[in-house]
Amino acid sequence: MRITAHAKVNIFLKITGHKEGYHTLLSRFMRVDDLYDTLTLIPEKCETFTIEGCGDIPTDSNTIYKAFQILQEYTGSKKLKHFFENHKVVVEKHIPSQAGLGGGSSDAAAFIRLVNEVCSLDIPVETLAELGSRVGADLPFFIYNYPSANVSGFGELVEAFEEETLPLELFTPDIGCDTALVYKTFKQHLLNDITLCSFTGWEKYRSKDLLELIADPVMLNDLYAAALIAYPELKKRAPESWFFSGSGSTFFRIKT
Ligand SMILES: C[C@@](CO)(OP(=O)(O)O)[C@H](O)COP(=O)(O)OP(=O)(O)OC[C@H]1O[C@@H](n2ccc(N)nc2=O)[C@H](O)[C@@H]1O
Ligand SMILES: Nc1ncnc2c1ncn2[C@@H]1O[C@H](COP(=O)(O)OP(=O)(O)O)[C@@H](O)[C@H]1O
Repeated sequence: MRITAHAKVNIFLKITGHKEGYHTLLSRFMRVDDLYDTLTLIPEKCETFTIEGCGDIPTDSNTIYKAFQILQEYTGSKKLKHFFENHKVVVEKHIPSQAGLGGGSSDAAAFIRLVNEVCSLDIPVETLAELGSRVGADLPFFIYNYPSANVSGFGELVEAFEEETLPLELFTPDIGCDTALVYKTFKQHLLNDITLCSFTGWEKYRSKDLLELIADPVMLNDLYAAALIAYPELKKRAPESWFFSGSGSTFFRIKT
């Protein structure tokens, strides 16, 4: 009873608007094949829902626990409660936190997919994605588990993009980027300047071609400029000609 929870990068990320307190976006998400956490369900009597391996993240704020609560509420069955009185969740963390790699979201999505199977919940993937989106905006991409996808809305519209994943080299400086702060900074300083026509058709390009064609990390990712305002020290750590993932702080490039 084990599952891998892969990291993602945002090949490009363009903000398309703002509503209901959230930003809407168009982004190409790509799974990172060689960076993942693992989640294992291990038989053991547990007085409360038990997660091991997530360092000092309190259970209540762990995305895995939030996913459990949402599944429990949705199914309304005692099956899940009983299962987790007799199993603990052990996480082997490899994806750095606050890094724009979606580690917390990927863990929660992998947990939902694994529990759906192990507990024979038979919940269709579209419903799992909807339930997942209540944990975080990035969850639906990880629930569908496509190698590459165009993602829009707040993150809930996920369309598979036919291409192979790219071999990626990552660099995560020791600066944690708070997603909410980066979005808030974007709204304050940059939202008024978005030009929707500047990225028309980007979603049709293969990721490799788009990275070559656009090449500029600031143009490719709208949140990069916001992250540079919120975390000015990022500028010194940015390697020349690398790209920026999500709300940061990870830089990436195609392995040569
Ligand atoms: C930026 C992206 C790009 O893939 O991820 P990261 O790079 O941080 O991993 C996502 O849009 C992040 O998704 P996720 O990390 O799940 O964000 P959430 O926990 O849902 O939201 C954290 C906070 O960010 C802001 N937020 C998030 C998503 C969104 N579309 N608009 C927003 O304004 C909201 O203030 C929200 O309270
Ligand atoms: N299972 C989890 N793994 C990682 N971070 C988690 C988890 N559950 C909750 N969090 C919290 O989520 C925050 C950022 O999540 P993470 O997915 O690592 O960042 P990002 O959104 O930049 O990819 C962290 O501050 C961390 O405390």
